[in-house]
Amino acid sequence: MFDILLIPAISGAVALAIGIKSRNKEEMAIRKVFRNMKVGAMEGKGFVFPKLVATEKKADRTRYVYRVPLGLTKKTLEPVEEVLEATLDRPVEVTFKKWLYIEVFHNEIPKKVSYSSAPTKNGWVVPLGLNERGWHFHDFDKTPHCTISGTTRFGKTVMLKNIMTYLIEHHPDDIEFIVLDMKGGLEFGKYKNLKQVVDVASSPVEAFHALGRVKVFMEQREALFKQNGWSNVVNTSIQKRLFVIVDEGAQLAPDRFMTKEQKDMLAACQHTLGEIARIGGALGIRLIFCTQYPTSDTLPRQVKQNADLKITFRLPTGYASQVAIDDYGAEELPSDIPGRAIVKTHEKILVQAPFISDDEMMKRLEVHRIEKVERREADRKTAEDTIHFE
Ligand SMILES: Nc1ncnc2c1ncn2[C@@H]1O[C@H](COP(=O)(O)OP(=O)(O)OP(=O)(O)O)[C@@H](O)[C@H]1O
Repeated sequence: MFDILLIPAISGAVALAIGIKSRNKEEMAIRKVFRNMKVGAMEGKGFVFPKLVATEKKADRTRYVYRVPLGLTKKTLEPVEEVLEATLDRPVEVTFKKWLYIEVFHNEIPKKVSYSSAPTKNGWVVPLGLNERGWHFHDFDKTPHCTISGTTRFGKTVMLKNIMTYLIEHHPDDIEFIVLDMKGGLEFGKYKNLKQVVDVASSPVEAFHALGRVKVFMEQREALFKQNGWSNVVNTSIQKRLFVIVDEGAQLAPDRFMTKEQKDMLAACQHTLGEIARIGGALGIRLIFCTQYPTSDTLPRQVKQNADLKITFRLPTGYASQVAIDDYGAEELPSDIPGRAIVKTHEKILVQAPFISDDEMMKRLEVHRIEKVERREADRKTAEDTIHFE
């Protein structure tokens, strides 16, 4: 609801007076920015600036609405958001659709957010992070694949653990994971005995075998889908989903110093990852591919092309950012805030990713731990059925 801007004749509560004062300060600053940046257009004989017609106060932001002179271009407005953010020292969003909307957010993006504060949501969704607008979630049934990039120690593995914990807590009976932990199994080996974890591969050879099993499963699934005339798992009664997580995908990239045998094995891994990205989504497989070094060699083309969610933490160069999210920006993320990420879909947003410690993850998932004998039994069943989904 818009509040037509009226300065009250009698200022009641002090808080209100302070609110108005600071709003006035904001308005004045915005007006000065318009003048200094010549945001406006010629009308008749004079240069006309946008005119404030309404303000809308919300819990988290103030929205200023301007009538703009005819002929104001989007190009003129492009730098305004950045300048206002620096001037007001607040997150600002500028949109222009007949009216010019300037939203000034009251809060900064928090520097740390705990996993436990993420709201519960139904569906195949996970919390990606919080920003001044609230929580942002991702729906893996709408966008099945994702890449996560970022220099060492900025939050990739913690993000994977968030995703894994949230999905297990919300779909304990319907989710399965195959984790290719190319950090020698150090990060995910400890979760091997969870009921939902089918396999944790900790070397390229193990990854090759694990991906081989996914390939067989995909072929069986394809046949089943053809037989039933299905085209996408979301339109079937199949409840289960298989998540393939690759932590440090660069380790699966062939290198010229390798033997031919090693190169062939990794080429096969790359090929299967490409197939999962290309056709696995429709069949119920979701791929999450993480890498420290996003280059055209380490991030397989098919994976990048089919991953419509791209998350990046800080990266060293604009070039790496371009490879990771097709845009600059990751090189400018703060160097002192781990967990600060850019989420790129059809739009680009900044979030603070939730933090979960190993201890908390272990505690939350302890109930799903199964004994070694059961694990062997589960493995045997898995090998027989080759990841059996009904
Ligand atoms: N979302 C977060 N919020 C706050 N701190 C975080 C967050 N994510 C990571 N950190 C901090 O950064 C450290 C490194 O995070 P993480 O292990 O996820 O890095 P990484 O990017 O996977 O690094 P590497 O590639 O070397 O494994 C964590 O131990 C934690 O202290």
